[in-house]
Amino acid sequence: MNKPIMDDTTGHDTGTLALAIRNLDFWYGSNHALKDISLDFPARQVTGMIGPSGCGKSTLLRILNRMYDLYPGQRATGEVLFDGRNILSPSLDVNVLRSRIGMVFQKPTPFPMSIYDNIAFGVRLHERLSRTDMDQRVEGVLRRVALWNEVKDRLGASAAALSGGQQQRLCIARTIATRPEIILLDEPTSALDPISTARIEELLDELKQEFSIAIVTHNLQQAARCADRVAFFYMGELVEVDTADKMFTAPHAKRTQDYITGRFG
Ligand SMILES: Nc1ncnc2c1ncn2[C@@H]1O[C@H](COP(=O)(O)OP(=O)(O)OP(=O)(O)O)[C@@H](O)[C@H]1O
Repeated sequence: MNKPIMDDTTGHDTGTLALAIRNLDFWYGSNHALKDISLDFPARQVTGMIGPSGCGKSTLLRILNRMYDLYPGQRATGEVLFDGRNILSPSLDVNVLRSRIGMVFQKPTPFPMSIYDNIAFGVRLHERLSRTDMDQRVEGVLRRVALWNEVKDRLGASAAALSGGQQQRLCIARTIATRPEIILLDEPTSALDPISTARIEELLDELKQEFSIAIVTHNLQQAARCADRVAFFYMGELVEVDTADKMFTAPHAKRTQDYITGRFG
C-alpha cells in the first residue's frame, strides 16, 4: 500500500505517492477535455483541485476510478499509476479498483436502504464478515465520521430520513468502510450548510491521517483550509500545482492569480 511510484515531476518533496498521473489526455467524443496532465497525489495528504467551471476537474476525478468506462465514446490515454499499475489498463478489475479508490459525490447519494445497510452493502461485495464483525465495522466507520451518536438508535431506519449533512457523512462512512487507500470527493459540501460544511472539513483533516484524499472544490477558502497541495486547472490544462500556502499567496501563473483574486471564473 502507498508504495513510492516515482519521483515527483513537480520538484516538490512529496514523500510517498498514493497515485501519479502521467501525460493523461481525455476525450468526450471529439471534445478534448483534458490535455497532457501530469500530477502527483502524495500519500496521506489532501490534494485540492480548483479552476473555473468546465476546466475538467470532475472529469479528472471520474477518471481516477474509471467512471468513464460506463459511457461509450469517452476515452483516456496516458497513465494513472496506482500501486505499481496503470489503472487505465483494460485488464484491471474495475470493481476492485473502486473499493480501493472510493468516491463521494456533490449531492449526498445514500442508497435507498437502511443506515446500517448503506455501509454493509459495499463491504459485503468484497469481504465475508460475521455479523459481529460487520456490526463493529459499521459502528467503527460511523464513529469515525462523528455520526454514531446521532444514528445508533435507528440503524434500521431509512438513510433518506437523515439531514443532508448527515447523509454526506454517511456517504463518507460508506466509502471508508471498504478501507480504500484513496478517497475522491467532488464538491462534497456544495449542497450543505456552513455547520455541516465545517464538520466535513474537520473530518477530512482527521481522515488524512489514514487516507490519501483528492477534493474538487469551487470554494477557494475551503481549498486553502483543507488542502496540503492545490492544483489549478484551466480549459483542460493543469496550469500549476503547489502547496496551498504558495498557491494562495504567490502563484506563478497570471491565470492562477486572476482566478484566485476573482478576476474571472
Ligand atoms: N458527458 C459529457 N459529454 C460531453 N462533454 C462533457 C461531458 N461532461 C463534461 N463535458 C465537458 O468536458 C469539459 C470539462 O467538464 P468538467 O465537468 O470536468 O468540468 P469541471 O471543471 O468539473 O466543471 P464544474 O466546476 O462546472 O463542475 C467541459 O467542456 C464539459 O462541457
